[in-house]
Amino acid sequence: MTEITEAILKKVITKRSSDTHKGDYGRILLIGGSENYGGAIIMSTSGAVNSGAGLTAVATHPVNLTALHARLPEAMFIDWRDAKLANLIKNMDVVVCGPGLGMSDLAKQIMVILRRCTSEKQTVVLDASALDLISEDKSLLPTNAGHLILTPHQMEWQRLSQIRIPFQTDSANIDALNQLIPDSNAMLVLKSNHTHIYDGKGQVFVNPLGNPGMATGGMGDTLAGIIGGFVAQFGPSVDTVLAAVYIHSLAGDLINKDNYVVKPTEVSKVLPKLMKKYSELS
Ligand SMILES: NC(=O)C1=CN([C@@H]2O[C@H](COP(=O)(O)OP(=O)(O)OC[C@H]3O[C@@H](n4cnc5c(N)ncnc54)[C@H](O)[C@@H]3O)[C@@H](O)[C@H]2O)[C@@H](O)CC1
Ligand SMILES: Nc1ncnc2c1ncn2[C@@H]1O[C@H](COP(=O)(O)OP(=O)(O)O)[C@@H](O)[C@H]1O
Ligand SMILES: [Mg+2]
Repeated sequence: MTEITEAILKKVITKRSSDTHKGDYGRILLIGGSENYGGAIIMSTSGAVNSGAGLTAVATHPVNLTALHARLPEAMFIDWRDAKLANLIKNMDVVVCGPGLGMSDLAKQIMVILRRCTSEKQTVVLDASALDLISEDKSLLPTNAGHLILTPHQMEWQRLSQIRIPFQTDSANIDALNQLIPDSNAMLVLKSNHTHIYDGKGQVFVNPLGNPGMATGGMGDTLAGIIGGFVAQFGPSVDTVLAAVYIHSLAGDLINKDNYVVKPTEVSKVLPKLMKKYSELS
């Protein structure tokens, strides 16, 4: 097992060259946010925008539109019932699906559309309700995506893998990931107080950072958005995912130095400054 270090940020976060535009930093779509969980998709979108995705769109319940635009006018919006969702998915580099998605029939239908519309060139990040829906019906896995990144917490992984939390050892998790998604480019980010990342090829990485102040609803939604934002601009490598996990916890630790509680929205806020610092060290 390899511990992630600060060096990953210097490696992954590069300086932007002058001759670039938003099209060079990836198109990302975030799908989630039911009537009750609008905050989840807003926090996830904040992670994506603040970590530098070039173009960000959100498919959510329309009740979330005003709040979304009040917080993040950078994000485009589509009603998740809109028939244009299928084409939008096809035009994305990265899709993050699940934060606040819920377990409704509509949520299932959206997962079916996602599966049908994703292709080899795309990365799909699956979090929260998307993982719970897949636990109930494995055929919802969007296996056509070139890269799949699963970001369960331990309870979601228990539902998905059938491995109870105390038995979630690295070797059991590697086997379960291979069984769930054989012969594919799937990575597993298994979130806990020391998140483990499995690259799908047998390597395991551990995140040494993070703190209990981060045990606040929305922290994982934010991470899913950051992973999406990083993949959109730096590409779908294992290093990119490691850097996203590391910077999320580094931000949390910085805030925790003088705050008992670490708010997910504050984590997103400090990202642009942190990324600037590491881009200059690259
Ligand atoms: N503001 C919002 O709208 C929020 C919406 N959320 C959404 O709510 C839905 C349900 O997600 P939840 O995660 O709350 O529900 P779950 O029922 O999947 O998991 C929560 C429970 O799992 C247990 N657990 C065990 N180990 C854990 C670990 N390492 N990390 C976290 N939990 C662990 C805890 O008892 C915890 O209460 C998702 O769609 C999610 O995106 C949450 O993300 C919270 C914030
Ligand atoms: N005690 C802790 N120490 C370190 N990191 C933590 C701790 N508690 C939570 N986190 C981090 O916060 C995030 C929580 O994710 P998740 O449970 O999916 O949150 P939510 O669904 O509410 O957004 C994970 O990245 C996890 O590693
Ligand atoms: Mg979560």
